[in-house]
Amino acid sequence: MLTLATTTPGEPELFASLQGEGPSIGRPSTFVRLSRCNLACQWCDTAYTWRFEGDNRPHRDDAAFERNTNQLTMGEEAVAQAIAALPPDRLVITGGEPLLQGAALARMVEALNRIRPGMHIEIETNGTVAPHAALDPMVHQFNVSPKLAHSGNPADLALIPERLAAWAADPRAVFKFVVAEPGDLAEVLSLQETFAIPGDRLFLMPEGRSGDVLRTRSIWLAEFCSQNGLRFTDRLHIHLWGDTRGT
Ligand SMILES: C[S@@+](CC[C@H](N)C(=O)[O-])C[C@H]1O[C@@H](n2cnc3c(N)ncnc32)[C@H](O)[C@@H]1O
Ligand SMILES: Nc1nc2[nH]cc(C(=O)O)c2c(=O)[nH]1
Ligand code: SF4
Ligand SMILES: [Mg+2]
Repeated sequence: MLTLATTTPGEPELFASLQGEGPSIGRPSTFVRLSRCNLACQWCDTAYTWRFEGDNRPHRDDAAFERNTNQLTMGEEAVAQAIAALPPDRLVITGGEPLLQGAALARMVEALNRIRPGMHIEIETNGTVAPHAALDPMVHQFNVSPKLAHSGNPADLALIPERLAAWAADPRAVFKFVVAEPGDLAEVLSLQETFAIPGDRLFLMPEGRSGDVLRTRSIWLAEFCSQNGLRFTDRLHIHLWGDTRGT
């Protein structure tokens, strides 16, 4: 079984849209959003996947998890059927942290490959969890978003050196750092150097849940990218639809 986020109670967050971020920006894609996360970013735009009723602490709480109504469980086969029924030939698996459900996710993607072969599979991940062995070879692209100090996560939870080295060595992985202030940029350059991340696989994305905030931050962030051989990505879905579930 997979645990999914919901748009409204009882409805899985599974929808066709355009990929709004990163190298596949603008591509028609189906999204499926899984529930739960091992981190707790203070600016997380999908905190309803992990900050459950009565739990405002920056750590997971399994008792509070039981009280959450923003999630539901579905069989892997049913999730695959729902994805296959939508038009896009690309799938973006996100969350929450989707790699926490690696074994069930592998079964779902296996089912999808059987029902509708040839779909392009992309995973959004915070980069702390190794992909399940059965899932890994079926994934075409990992969008890895390691969390900087301004996320509010302890560095020993958010930045796992062996994992970052493994992503850096995997040509399917692109890095997508969320940046809120110019002061965050030194940390990105230090991680780029430590893990030898090529500039053409390193994206900077403004933190923001409104078009106005994104536009303001894009001005200095785009300039920094052009001066440092890094790639810039906007958040297209926020400009088009705002911070709305299911888009
Ligand atoms: C909600 S996360 C889910 C996947 C995974 N947990 C992760 O963090 O990559 C999807 C993407 O949204 C980004 N994100 C979340 N909140 C954001 C915000 N307020 N501004 C900009 N990006 C944000 C994350 O960094 C990640 O790249
Ligand atoms: N359109 C759209 N593009 C996205 N790219 C990454 C998303 C995410 O929340 O992981 C996302 C999302 O929620 N919507
Ligand atoms: S790792 Fe992703 S889902 Fe988890 S709190 Fe951070 S942005 Fe949200
Ligand atoms: Mg999002």
